[in-house]
Amino acid sequence: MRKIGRTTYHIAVIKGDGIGPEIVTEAMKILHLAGEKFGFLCQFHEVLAGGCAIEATGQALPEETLEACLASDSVLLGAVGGPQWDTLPGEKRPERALLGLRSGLDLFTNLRPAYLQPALAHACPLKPEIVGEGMDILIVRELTGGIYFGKRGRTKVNGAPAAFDTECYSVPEIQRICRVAFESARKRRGHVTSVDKANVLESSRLWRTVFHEIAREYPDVTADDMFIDNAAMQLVHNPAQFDVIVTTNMFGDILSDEASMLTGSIGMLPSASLGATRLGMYEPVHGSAPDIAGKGLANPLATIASAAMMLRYSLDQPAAADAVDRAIAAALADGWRTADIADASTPEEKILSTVQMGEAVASLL
Ligand SMILES: NC(=O)c1ccc[n+]([C@@H]2O[C@H](COP(=O)([O-])OP(=O)(O)OC[C@H]3O[C@@H](n4cnc5c(N)ncnc54)[C@H](O)[C@@H]3O)[C@@H](O)[C@H]2O)c1
Ligand SMILES: CC(C)[C@H](C(=O)O)[C@@H](O)C(=O)O
Ligand SMILES: [Mg+2]
Repeated sequence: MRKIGRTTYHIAVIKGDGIGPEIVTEAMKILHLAGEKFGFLCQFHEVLAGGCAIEATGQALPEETLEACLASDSVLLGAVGGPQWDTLPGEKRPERALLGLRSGLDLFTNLRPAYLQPALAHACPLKPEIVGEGMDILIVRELTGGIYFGKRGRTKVNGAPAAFDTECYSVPEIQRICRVAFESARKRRGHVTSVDKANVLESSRLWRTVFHEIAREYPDVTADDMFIDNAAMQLVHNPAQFDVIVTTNMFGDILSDEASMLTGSIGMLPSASLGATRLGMYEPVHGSAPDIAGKGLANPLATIASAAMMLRYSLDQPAAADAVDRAIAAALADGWRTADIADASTPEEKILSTVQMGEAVASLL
């Protein structure tokens, strides 16, 4: 699939629903521009998943979408879901397409870096003395196991309708995600906190045991554990105590939305979903934001930062990734804001639409 001369990357693009098309379009422009500057070509292949796929094909995750993703160097995704599809049964909901993509591509690792840009200190809801020197946490979320993928169903309990979901983790599943966390910590500040609910859940008891076994392979990294309820509190009480957090699928989902607000907005948090190969899927942590869709209000920075993660982890273009990250920081340092990260002191002319923020980053790349 590679061209002689200029390297060509094949990128499957799933714009999805709600604000998905708006934010992904900006990230595609940045990838294209990064290619021009750094001498590679991104060839985009648009495919459908989510609510728009249901409308077009009757299926949230058409087979050709999964095949196109598997045949690509990487996948860029906006977001899926929306109130139009809320009445569908669980297994038909657009969000299940995401789970199908994650498991179908075997992307068991989800990196969610929560980094407070210095220019956004005003947008962090914590007191300056709590944030101190800044906030830089990497959440390593297990992505293809746990309660999201356990047995679930409807049943009856004492004759009354009931429903259940099951959390199950195998030792190898825990081992591999813990290793990712320790390897990541080695490149950062050398500290991993495992977050679980081992005082109640059997799956968490196993998780904690395996985490500490893996920790012995990394004597140079500090390893500790914390219960999820305490971790949720500690994250807003003293975020500086965390470096890498490794946790289960559902706890990671919840903690990352919480962490996003410490970076100013959910519109700032990127993610990389990775497996054992170079193929990865890159998407913002937020959803399809139906309340602001089509209004040009969405912050595209989480998606653009996800594209930078793609350049780093799937396309092996670290210089281009650094350049995109620097352009994001520069746009913010210059005072450019989308509405979600503006405050009362932001001059009106500095409040940008989705497209304008994309252009601001592009102009600084
Ligand atoms: N990865 C995904 O595809 C993904 C992730 C989360 C939620 N969802 C789906 O998205 C739909 C809406 O979910 P929700 O409302 O709970 O969460 P959401 O993240 O879409 O929105 C929560 C709030 O954050 C705001 N917001 C989100 N992204 C923003 C951005 N880039 N810029 C500015 N503001 C932003 C929204 O306007 C809203 O007020 C649901 O169908 C949900 O299942 C999809
Ligand atoms: C939409 C939903 C399935 C998804 C998840 O829970 O993983 C989302 O919340 C996320 O954080 O990517
Ligand atoms: Mg989520």
